[in-house]
Amino acid sequence: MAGFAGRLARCWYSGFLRSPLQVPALGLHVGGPAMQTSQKDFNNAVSQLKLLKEDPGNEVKLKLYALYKQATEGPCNVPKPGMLDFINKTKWDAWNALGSLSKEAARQNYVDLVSKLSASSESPSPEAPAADKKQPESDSLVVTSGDGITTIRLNRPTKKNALTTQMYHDIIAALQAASKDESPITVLTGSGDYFCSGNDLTNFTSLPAGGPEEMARSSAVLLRDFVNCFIDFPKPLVAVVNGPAVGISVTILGLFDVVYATDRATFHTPFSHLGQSPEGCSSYTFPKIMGSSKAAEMLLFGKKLTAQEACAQGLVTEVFPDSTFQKEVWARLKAYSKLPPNAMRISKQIIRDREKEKLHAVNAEESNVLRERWLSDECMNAIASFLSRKSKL
Ligand SMILES: CCCCCCCCCCC/C=C/C(=O)SCCNC(=O)CCNC(=O)[C@H](O)C(C)(C)COP(=O)(O)OP(=O)(O)OC[C@H]1O[C@@H](n2cnc3c(N)ncnc32)[C@H](O)[C@@H]1OP(=O)(O)O
Repeated sequence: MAGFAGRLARCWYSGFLRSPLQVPALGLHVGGPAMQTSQKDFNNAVSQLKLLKEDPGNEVKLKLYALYKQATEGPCNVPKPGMLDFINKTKWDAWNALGSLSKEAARQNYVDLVSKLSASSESPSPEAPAADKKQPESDSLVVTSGDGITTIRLNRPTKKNALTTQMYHDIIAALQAASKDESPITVLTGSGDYFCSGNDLTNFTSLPAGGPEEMARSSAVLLRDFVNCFIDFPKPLVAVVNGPAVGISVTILGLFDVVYATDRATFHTPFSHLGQSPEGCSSYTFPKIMGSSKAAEMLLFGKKLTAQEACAQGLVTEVFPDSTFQKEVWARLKAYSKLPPNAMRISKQIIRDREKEKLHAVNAEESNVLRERWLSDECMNAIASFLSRKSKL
């Protein structure tokens, strides 16, 4: 495994870096009663930490890491990791920030912090859902039917509707069910201010037993299955793009029959920035829809299109003012859903069927290429950068 890939893999294994980190201001003891902590108290705290019921989050884990190092080894005494070694650099920064804090004071701070964490993990907080009330992952996708329309709604607004692994599976199941249900029309839309921010980049932080290669292999299979469902969907499929769209939520639009967008929407495929390559059949559909040079600007250089630009390029069917978007779009779709369903299905078949074989071949090829890309240093560095520095594209 290449150098950086190895480091990222170790970070996956440790589960250390699963969300953006910031080194917090540490409220530290520097003397007085702090000196009373014994080595035994410290060892007990180390064991107690392993019994915590809840993950304390990366900021706290980083604080604990720094205090542990200071308590056991004293002030930071190792060379600063290289700029691209994001994870070890963040850890080094946290340790180094403790300066000349004594080993005893670091021990005391460590013990205090662990005891605070243990206390709070035992007393239920009113905001935290009890274990048996834990929201299932599937709440990130809401499927409803009514007025002749089945609506598949991405429902993770706090994460800009980024697609978790579970959501890919749930969307596949929802499309399979919708292809057989009573509704003549199926819609994909998002909750909140985003349509979708694309693949959830933390999907790549849970490494399976087979390591990065196995992760890349299973991701490629999931991607191919996911896109196949859009290629094969037999009824009118409409995207109601309620806000900005990124990555795979843009590329699959080429497989929809109609795309309505609010004028707030943008369309962004930052694949090169992420060391990745196009998917969703966009390497084939985008040049067909908008011509090869406009497609290249989006897919190679990550040019972000406004809704109006995407409409001018043919990726979007129509743009609506944000203030009337929902009202106008749903009224129109309700009217369309009253059209004879078999006629709409058959018309879709005639329009799409002769392309299907080609689209399946493109999908398989794109998924294979991405499988390799996900193992590249370019891709791993980009993902680590997003996770560690909350980089914005
Ligand atoms: C082993 C099985 C694995 C299965 C995987 C299947 C593989 C299929 C993969 C197919 C290939 C797909 C490719 C893509 O889609 S590439 C595009 C990926 N997306 C991005 O690069 C977008 C990253 N996000 C951003 O740049 C910004 O968040 C964004 C511009 C979208 C919004 O910025 P803003 O400042 O308005 O908001 P925040 O950044 O504060 O975001 C709010 C919180 O949401 C989190 N977030 C947003 N997008 C993502 C994302 N894509 N992945 C993970 N997390 C995301 C963000 O971190 C914030 O979280 P916190 O509040 O906790 O900080």
